[in-house]
Amino acid sequence: MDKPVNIVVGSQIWVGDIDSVWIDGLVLNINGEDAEIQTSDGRQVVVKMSNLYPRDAEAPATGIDDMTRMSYLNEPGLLHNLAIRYAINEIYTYTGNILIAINPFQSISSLYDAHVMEKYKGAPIGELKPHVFAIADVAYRAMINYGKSNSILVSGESGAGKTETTKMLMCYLAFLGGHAASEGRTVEQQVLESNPVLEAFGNAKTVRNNNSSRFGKFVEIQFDKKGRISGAAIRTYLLERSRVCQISDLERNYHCFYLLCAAPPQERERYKLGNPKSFHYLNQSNCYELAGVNDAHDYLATKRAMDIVGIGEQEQDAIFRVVAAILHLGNIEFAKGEESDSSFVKDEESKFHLHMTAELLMCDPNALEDALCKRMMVTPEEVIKRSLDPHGATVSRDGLAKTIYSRLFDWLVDKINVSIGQDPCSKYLIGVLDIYGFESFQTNSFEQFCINYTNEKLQQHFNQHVFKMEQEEYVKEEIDWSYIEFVDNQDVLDLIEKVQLFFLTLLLKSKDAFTTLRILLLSSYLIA
Ligand SMILES: Nc1ncnc2c1ncn2[C@@H]1O[C@H](COP(=O)(O)OP(=O)(O)OP(=O)(O)O)[C@@H](O)[C@H]1O
Repeated sequence: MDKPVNIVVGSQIWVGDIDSVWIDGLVLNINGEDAEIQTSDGRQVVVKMSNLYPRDAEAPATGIDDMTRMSYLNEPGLLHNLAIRYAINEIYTYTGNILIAINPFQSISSLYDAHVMEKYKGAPIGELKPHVFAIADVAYRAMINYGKSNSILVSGESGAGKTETTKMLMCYLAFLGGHAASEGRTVEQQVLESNPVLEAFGNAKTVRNNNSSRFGKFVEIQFDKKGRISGAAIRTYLLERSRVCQISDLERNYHCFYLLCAAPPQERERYKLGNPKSFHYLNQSNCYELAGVNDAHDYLATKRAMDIVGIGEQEQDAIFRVVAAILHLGNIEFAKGEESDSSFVKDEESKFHLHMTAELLMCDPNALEDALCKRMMVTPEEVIKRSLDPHGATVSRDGLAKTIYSRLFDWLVDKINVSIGQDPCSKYLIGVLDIYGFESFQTNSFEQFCINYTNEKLQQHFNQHVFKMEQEEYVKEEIDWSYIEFVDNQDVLDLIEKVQLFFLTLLLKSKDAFTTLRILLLSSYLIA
């Protein structure tokens, strides 16, 4: 590889380091493709020239708040800039009109209070310190001034702080376009207050985040001509269904299961619930208690939030009956039947759980047993019933649990939307998308495929706007600039999209096909 043009003897550089990832140093000597480096921790190393990156020794010690103003845009430089800013509690940094937020994992006093909101109101971007409020302000002003709807995309890996950032964005938009407290329960209050309900049913403890959202969310805030919030809608995508039946160690199932097990005694008795450890869907991991979280308290808080978003007492009972039914369903075990490939409910304990499930779901226990132990195939001529072996019956039990749970979640979202109310006359909206970031686990499933494909699609949208279109504009206007190399993921997308027929054939064989189609639609909707 060619020697980088701007590195000579005496240059300040970044070089890769086993312990600190990158370390700064000085070029002492250059010998063909090799350079002798004096590192800042006192070592002398010989490194390939192609592995060196120039460093701006004049950069301020407190960092630069817009990284497009850095002399050298390279990975070590960007990371170093973010690190030194983070060390002084500056968690926000711009890269042009993109905001990078680093999770502080602690509350930074007065970063989000009313006084700060007031300061950012109408301030041109860049005039004040980088802040999430500035991004919301730009979106709002552009909507008011140019009559254009806007979307804010919040992306990052699990635990990066997407949901918290989304909440801040919503609070600020509510501040800009909200109504007076005297006007009763407002749209913005209801959107914010629906969070605890969504979190109880859609969030869970994962290895990375004790309150990880296991679904994607697009919140659409609608505005009237005067820029006042007139309606809102919450759209959710790809709830992680597998978690209902299967949890890895160090993780938990959805919060609502533990909350219900910690409900007041008379309610636990009504749903025949007890210690979470007695339920198969919860005891696959250690039933961890979350630091700083009191499930009994959160159960009551979730019910209060349900009251606020218009879910009445009777509906709340129906919701928790379904949650309890799923726990009982998971405890039904099957034994091998007399006929080959057949099964029946194993013992008295399993029969108790079968009866409880049926009672809570208000269905006939025999019909439920039949549905679990047999499979129905409908042909044009007849309906064929085929017995399932114990493994088959367990798969069908888990399938039922996942379907009931995801339908409950969708029902809750619909209910919240009806209660918040949409404005059919609204002209403009600001959408905030809080979506899963890339995921790569030891074992990756179809859910990871959908999540990663959506992220590739969003990345391509970013590439298209930030690199491709911008640089085409420079060419058109004959501006003198040096071409910026970027990793284009179009090939990845082509692989999936250009062989669509093949892929769809595969997907349509999967029961998650509709989920994929929804996520594909989400991607195209956002990009349109
Ligand atoms: N701006 C912030 N200030 C203080 N704490 C924060 C901030 N952002 C995030 N956190 C902390 O980090 C935790 C994880 O953040 P959050 O749930 O928003 O991550 P996420 O990116 O949405 O994760 P996931 O994809 O798993 O849902 C929060 O519960 C909170 O404790």
